[in-house]
Amino acid sequence: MMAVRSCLGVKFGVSGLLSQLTSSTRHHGSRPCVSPILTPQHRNTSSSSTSSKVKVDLDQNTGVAVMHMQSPPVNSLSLDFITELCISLEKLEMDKGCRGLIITSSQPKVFSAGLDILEMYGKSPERCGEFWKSVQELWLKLYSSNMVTIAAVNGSSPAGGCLMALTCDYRIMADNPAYSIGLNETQLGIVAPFWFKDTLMNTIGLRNSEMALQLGLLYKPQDALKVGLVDQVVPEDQVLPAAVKSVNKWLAVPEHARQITKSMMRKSTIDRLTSNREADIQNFVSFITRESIQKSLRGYMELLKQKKA
Ligand SMILES: CCCCC/C=C\CCCC/C=C/C(=O)SCCNC(=O)CCNC(=O)[C@H](O)C(C)(C)COP(=O)(O)OP(=O)(O)OC[C@H]1O[C@@H](n2cnc3c(N)ncnc32)[C@H](O)[C@@H]1OP(=O)(O)O
Repeated sequence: MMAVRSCLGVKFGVSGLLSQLTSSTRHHGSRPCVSPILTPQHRNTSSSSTSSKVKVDLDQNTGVAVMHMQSPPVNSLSLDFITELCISLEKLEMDKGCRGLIITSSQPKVFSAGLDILEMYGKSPERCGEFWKSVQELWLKLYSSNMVTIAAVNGSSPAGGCLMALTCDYRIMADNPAYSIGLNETQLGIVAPFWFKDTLMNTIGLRNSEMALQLGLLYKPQDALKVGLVDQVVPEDQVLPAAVKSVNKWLAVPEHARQITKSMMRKSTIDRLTSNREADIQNFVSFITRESIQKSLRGYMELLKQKKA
């Protein structure tokens, strides 16, 4: 958030902007430009950091980090997992050597199963509030990131998993009809809040969002591509290479110009949540703790178990 605020806070006229943009050929935003000429000490420099649920590989030559979500079995977004994701994102955002981020999954067949249903079922209002605050935090960090962000969607990505992908600048999905992506909340008897809806609408437009949200649609990769929910569909083993190719394309754009444009496009959506965070938490807590909603969630969890049996 700090980064976006400072970015939006930059006040300059056209000539100032031009000089900023010109200087971005030397300095990309507040981050130093990575020299294309590799000196011996720059060759093959990479670092890796692993917390229990998030592994980050940063290639210091290219300034691109790959964040692997590894919270078995299905990367469902629990409070602990979200906290680890937020800490990793914060570190990368502060790291001047990191300019691009690819988010992917280490779990087979699933990018992320969305919010952890167990965090919303049978929990105290206080705990639900804490959980929802962390969901807001993750969304804010991702949606306002100064980095180029690419979702390498290598498996199914319902609800909160789809939202995570939607926060990125570009989405590449594996061409496997067994996978699906979408905001399917209504199918669980719950409602995607306004900032989920806004993020979707910003991507696929009003009419498609109306249908997607009311029907709780989960799209197969080729259908997701048609509707604009993902930007590219590639063979499964090409998801990561395609993401690397894309991130380099985005990083070739002068960084100041790209970052300011991104902020400009997303600012009103971000402001809507930042100015309503507490009310949004209260809304969530009072909605999710209703007996009827708890009943829907219980039924849905039973369905998931039955599917396995
Ligand atoms: C009007 C004001 C409104 C205010 C706001 C109010 C409301 C709140 C809105 C909340 C927004 C919610 C967003 C969400 O993200 S809700 C979560 C939605 N997620 C799903 O629907 C996904 C459910 N899962 C699946 O469809 C599948 O698991 C799969 C991801 C496609 C993977 O399939 P598969 O590989 O076959 O794995 P299994 O189904 O066998 O699952 C393995 C175990 O994982 C458990 N699981 C799955 N998903 C979740 C989850 N999201 N949370 C917790 N646990 C999950 C599953 O039960 C299996 O457990 P088991 O091994 O113990 O049986």
